[in-house]
Amino acid sequence: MAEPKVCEDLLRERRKCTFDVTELTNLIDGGAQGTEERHYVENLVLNTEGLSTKNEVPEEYLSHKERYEYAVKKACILYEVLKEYAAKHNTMDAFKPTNKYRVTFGVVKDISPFMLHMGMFVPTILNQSDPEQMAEWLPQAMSMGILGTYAQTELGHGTFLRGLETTATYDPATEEFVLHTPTLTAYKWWPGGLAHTANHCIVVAQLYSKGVCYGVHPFFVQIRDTETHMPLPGVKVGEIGPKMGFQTANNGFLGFDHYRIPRRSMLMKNAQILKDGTYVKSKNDKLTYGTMVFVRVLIVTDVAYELSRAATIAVRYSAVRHQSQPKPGQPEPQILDYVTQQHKLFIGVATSHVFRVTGCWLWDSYSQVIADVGKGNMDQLPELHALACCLKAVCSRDATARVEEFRLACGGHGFMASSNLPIINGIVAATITYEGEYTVLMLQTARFLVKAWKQATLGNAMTPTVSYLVRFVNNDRVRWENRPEGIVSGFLAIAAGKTKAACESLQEYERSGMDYEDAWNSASVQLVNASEAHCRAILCEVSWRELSRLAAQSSPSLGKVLLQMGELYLIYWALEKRGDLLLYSTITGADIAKLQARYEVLLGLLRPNAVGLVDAFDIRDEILNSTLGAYDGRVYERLMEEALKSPLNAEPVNQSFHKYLKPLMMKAKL
Ligand SMILES: CCCCCCCC/C=C\CCCCCCCCCCC/C=C/C(=O)SCCNC(=O)CCNC(=O)[C@H](O)C(C)(C)COP(=O)(O)OP(=O)(O)OC[C@H]1O[C@@H](n2cnc3c(N)ncnc32)[C@H](O)[C@@H]1OP(=O)(O)O
Ligand SMILES: Cc1cc2nc3c(=O)[nH]c(=O)nc-3n(C[C@H](O)[C@H](O)[C@H](O)COP(=O)(O)OP(=O)(O)OC[C@H]3O[C@@H](n4cnc5c(N)ncnc54)[C@H](O)[C@@H]3O)c2cc1C
Repeated sequence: MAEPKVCEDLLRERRKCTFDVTELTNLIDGGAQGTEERHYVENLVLNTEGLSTKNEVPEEYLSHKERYEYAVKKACILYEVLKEYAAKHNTMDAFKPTNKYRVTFGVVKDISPFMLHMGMFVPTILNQSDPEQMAEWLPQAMSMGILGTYAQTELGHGTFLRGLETTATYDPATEEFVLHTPTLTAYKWWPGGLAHTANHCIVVAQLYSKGVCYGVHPFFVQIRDTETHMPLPGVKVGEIGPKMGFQTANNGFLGFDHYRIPRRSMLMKNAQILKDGTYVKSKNDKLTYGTMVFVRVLIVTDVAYELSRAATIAVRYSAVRHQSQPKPGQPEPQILDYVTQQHKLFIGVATSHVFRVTGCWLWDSYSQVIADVGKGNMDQLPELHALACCLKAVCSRDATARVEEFRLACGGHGFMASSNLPIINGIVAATITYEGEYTVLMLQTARFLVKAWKQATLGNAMTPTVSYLVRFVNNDRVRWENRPEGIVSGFLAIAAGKTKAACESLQEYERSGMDYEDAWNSASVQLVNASEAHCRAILCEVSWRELSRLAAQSSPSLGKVLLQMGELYLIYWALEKRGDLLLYSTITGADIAKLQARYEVLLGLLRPNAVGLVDAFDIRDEILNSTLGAYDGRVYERLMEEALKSPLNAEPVNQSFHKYLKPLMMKAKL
């Protein structure tokens, strides 16, 4: 059968595009070879028997239990296909932030029950086990001979890791640890795949030896029999129930009743317990938190990708949807022609690029610091932690706001499950909370900023990402320049100004008689604001530098568009933060009017390339899963086709009519 035709609106949009869409796709994939590899993986996966979702009942109509079973079945077939491919590649390459493995969304719309296995179980083994442990566990984990997850959060404590209650008490007589859940609040709660998928997990517990508590440490723990999958004696495990999203992630709870595991189950790359119970300290006890840093780094590119999916849906839909009649007698225009609609859409497209390039930069910094840590040099760990915390926090929160804006841009149809915006919304919204909650992570960065400000005022040497503070110690109003570099300087001045203000408040509270912790709490709104400003300055500085670099390497037509997106991001935020700029720079009302005018010019310049820009994200229909965003733009046909799949439409009259509605109506007639 011939492929349905692409709708006229999208054909016209594609003819307007001023740059080579494939060139941008290649740039996003890190080169033409990256695109080729991604296409290869996508074809491999989506052409595999049992993986295509084409003729299946949409997941949303399945019961909670069926949906989980469906996701497990698909995840298993998918793993077999990916294993063959990944076998040819270096393990860590599989974890690089590329779009190659996002093909999973073409198989299960929501989160895979294996996400935690690949996302945290394997990385923790890789980063925290000693060579002997790694040799034993890694091959089993990589081949799915064992199925794992990362069990850290408890019912009563998620953020405060030092407060975790699960205990691992060493018994030198048997050379075992005794894992125990002393209270209801000590139950592990949340880990993905824990409920009915995993048979092993990394358990983070308070280590006790010789009556001394040495704080939280990771343990490799078997929780189910590998043959029968029954929970092992002493293990209580189950599912936590339906959530706002993540329906197929299989989040679980877990408790132990004096459950014994061998001494060598403690991951011993950093700290160790010797046979007699002697504790050997890690070079840095924060290395235990390493997997979280790894995931926080990945989240930045992850939300960039989710934004690109939502953008593709909303922009294509906006090109197809016609509404209202601003000029009497004229046809209804595409909603994409309304400047307010462009304002909703284009910042989201630009933000996806900003987060992707910043996320790649962060990944490179992470790789460098972790290589140094491997050589025993921990100097850059605090800076990496501060950077990963604020970027994870701000990018996840901004991305969620942008996805919601994309949903609103699609009007009523954006509320349909078949648009896929609700599932994307759930996936992105969760990133604000998991792997460290927004405010909590912002306050971690604030700790670093407060110390950095002190160093700056003392005239001491500064680490790279905070070295800008020195420029503002004695002069907090920067001279305004109406160009991208000037906007970046303005954001650095805001960050320095807010850091200074937060530090001064902190000191003021202390001077008033408060102890440091209470003063910190009193100043914490300002401290979070300082972190946000610092992070925004980094996003502006790094993305403008990276997009300019990429533009210089691209064809002139693409280079121009990359710079337009970089500039749009800068101006959008300059306008959002105009009050701060008035405080911390010499910007005037006239400058702000010029920024507003330039912003409107940029919207106009990007308008002809809107569809080309989202086409360049190159997200196949099977991965997009959207009635509104498909490549051919057959929005209304798809909405109707999907509606007809509703089980309620399988019969003209539902039994509830006879059971309830008719008796109700009959009563009214009496
Ligand atoms: C063969 C087949 C192959 C197939 C191929 C498939 C390929 C697959 C492809 C890709 C797979 C990759 C996919 C990746 C996606 C992964 C998704 C994963 C989903 C995850 C789902 C969610 C998981 C979770 O949520 S896990 C739980 C996370 N929990 C948290 O984040 C808790 C948050 N709390 C904390 O982190 C901390 O407690 C804290 C930061 C709040 C600190 O609290 P505090 O009490 O202050 O801490 P303390 O211990 O006293 O420390 C104080 C000082 O320590 C410094 N510090 C803190 N943390 C760190 C750190 N991490 N690093 C360095 N330093 C740290 C802190 O700054 C203080 O320093 P100071 O000098 O004293 O100021
Ligand atoms: C979808 C999803 C998947 C998850 N997957 C996993 C997993 O696989 N493994 C796992 O171990 N965990 C997992 N988690 C748990 C997750 O890591 C925690 O929920 C997260 O770290 C937040 O901790 P919390 O729930 O204890 O929030 P809380 O810390 O209780 O936060 C509640 C509120 O208190 C505020 N607050 C807390 N402490 C402070 C403070 N010091 N200063 C100021 N404000 C504060 C927060 O800002 C927030 O507003 C998952 C969570 C979700 C939602």
